[in-house]
Amino acid sequence: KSEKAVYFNNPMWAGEAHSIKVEKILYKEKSDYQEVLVFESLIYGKVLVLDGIVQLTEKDECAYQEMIAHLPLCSIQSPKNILVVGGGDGGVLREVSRHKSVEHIDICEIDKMVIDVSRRFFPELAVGFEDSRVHLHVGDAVEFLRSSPEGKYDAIIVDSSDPVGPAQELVEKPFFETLAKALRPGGVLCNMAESMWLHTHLIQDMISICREIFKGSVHYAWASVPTYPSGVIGFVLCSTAGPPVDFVNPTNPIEKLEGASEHKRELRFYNSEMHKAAFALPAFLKREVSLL
Ligand SMILES: NCCCN[C@H]1CC[C@H](N)CC1
Repeated sequence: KSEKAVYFNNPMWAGEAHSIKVEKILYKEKSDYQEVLVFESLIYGKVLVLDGIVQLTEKDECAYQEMIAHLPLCSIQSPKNILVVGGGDGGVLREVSRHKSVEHIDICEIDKMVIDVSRRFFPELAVGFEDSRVHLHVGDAVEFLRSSPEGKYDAIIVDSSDPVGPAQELVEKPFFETLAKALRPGGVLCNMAESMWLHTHLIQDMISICREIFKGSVHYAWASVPTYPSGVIGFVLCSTAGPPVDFVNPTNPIEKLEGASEHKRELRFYNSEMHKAAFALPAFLKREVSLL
């Protein structure tokens, strides 16, 4: 009888657990920051777990990685300089590199073990590191951004784990201030923003901070990711003061991305309809998160 894996038993999801049938444990070590686990599941392919929280599965990672990358990048004309905070599995890099206009991609991941484990067990994601435009910085993004030149980036993607561990400071106001400083006028930020069913307080806090700091527009979008708590994940998209950004009706449509380069696999989740639909919000969320 194979072991059943139970996750989410932590304060972010009190009273809730999600179990995935484990076929085989492939890796289990402690890094300087967290416990890193990889296992083969019955129906989701290989699964990456950090401190007991599912980060990605081979079956549904496309939804998260494609949306968190293309929602911002398809909203501005010819993005060139990109920063990815976190994202050590390489999946977001794989998606960012579909954009031919991109010339330089900085990535700042704090935990080297996540990168090494992804290269070994998730080649479909780690392929993102092979792009010659990628510059890897292993370290704390708070430090990295402190020494970042102002207005350097067209887009910043914060592909973080939950704010219960190494990613704690990535939801605090000072960090958002450094993100805004690192973006050019009319630059865009896309931040992982938890679940509309479980974390409306956290989302409200994030939206309030972003409304104060980002003088362009602030939006909330979401996607279906079955292996995340409550089966959905959200994104906060902001733009700095400057050329207006219309997140909902992308000016830089995805069609230019199809077949961007021969070794890229086809898009599995993102398209222009999903882009637009992602910003459609339920009534309770609009009320609770003053997104009217
Ligand atoms: N790069 C893989 C995804 C990392 N972000 C996830 C957001 C939601 C969390 N509960 C788990 C990690």
